[in-house]
Order: sequence, then C-alpha cells, then structure tokens
Amino acid sequence: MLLQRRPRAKHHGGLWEFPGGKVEDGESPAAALARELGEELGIVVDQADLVPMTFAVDDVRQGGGPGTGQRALVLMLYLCRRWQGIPVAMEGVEDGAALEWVALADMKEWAISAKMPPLDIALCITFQKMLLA
Ligand SMILES: Nc1nc2c([nH]c(=O)n2[C@H]2C[C@H](O)[C@@H](COP(=O)(O)OP(=O)(O)OP(=O)(O)O)O2)c(=O)[nH]1
Repeated sequence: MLLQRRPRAKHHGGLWEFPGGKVEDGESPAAALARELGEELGIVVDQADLVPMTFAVDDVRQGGGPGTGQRALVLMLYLCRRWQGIPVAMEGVEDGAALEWVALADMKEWAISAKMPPLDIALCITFQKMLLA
C-alpha cells in the first residue's frame, strides 16, 4: 500500500495517511479519489479501477448533528487496481510531504508504530483483518 506523509503545516501535519481527499459537491467518491490521486501523486486513474474495500467512521463526531457545528467524518478505503504514471508527492514536499510503499504484511505494525491519524489506523487494522479472514 502507498502511504503519504502530510505537510507539517496542515491539520494532522507530519502524520502518514492513505492518499485521497474530500469529495466535492456533485462528485462521486470514486471520481473524487481519481481526481485527488492526480493532484497529489501525479498519476492517471480510471474510476473503473477503484474497488471499494472498507470504511471508518469518526466516533467522536457522531455526537454531532444539526446545530452542533459538527459533521460526521467517514473515510472510504479503495483498492486501486491499475494506474498510469509513477506516484510522486506533488504537493508540500518542501514542508515534509513524502510517499512510502508499505508491504501488506507490515500494515498493522505501521498502524501501531508509525504516526497516522485515527481513521487511517482504523482502516489499516480493518483491512488487514479482512485479508487474514
Ligand atoms: N485522513 C484523515 N483525515 C482526517 C482524520 N480526522 C480528521 O478530522 N481528518 C480531516 C483532516 C482533513 O481536514 C480531512 C481530510 O481531507 P483532505 O485530505 O482533503 O484534507 P487536506 O487538509 O489535505 O485538505 P484541505 O481541506 O486543507 O484543503 O479530514 C483522520 O483520522 N484521517
């Protein structure tokens, strides 16, 4: 799997996450991911090559809702079966952004020891459980 370190100045700066980003108005999740992978990694991805795997929900934000100013946060993990180009960190390299390929067998260790945001840790652990099941 490919992990990406967030630039220091951003929310969760310096933490390792799955490449991706927010869905914009009128976009499907797969279209948003294909767009983000182009912007962040410089690769071209066909939406047909994105396979949904699992998701993670922010429990703390679940207490939110209308009037609270809090919105639920859901991270969706996709498997990218094929792409064109070689992934490189396109944004924020001067501020610490970086990429690292991690073997599936090492995912749990990374989730525990590497510094990742909470939902990315949850995705790592769930995905590894799915593979071992
Ligand atoms: N990957 C990840 N993001 C999280 C978690 N918790 C949480 O609040 N977030 C927030 C951080 C970001 O604002 C947002 C992820 O969207 P993003 O990757 O497009 O964010 P970004 O900061 O690069 O983009 P921007 O809004 O600054 O333009 O979700 C988490 O556990 N994992």
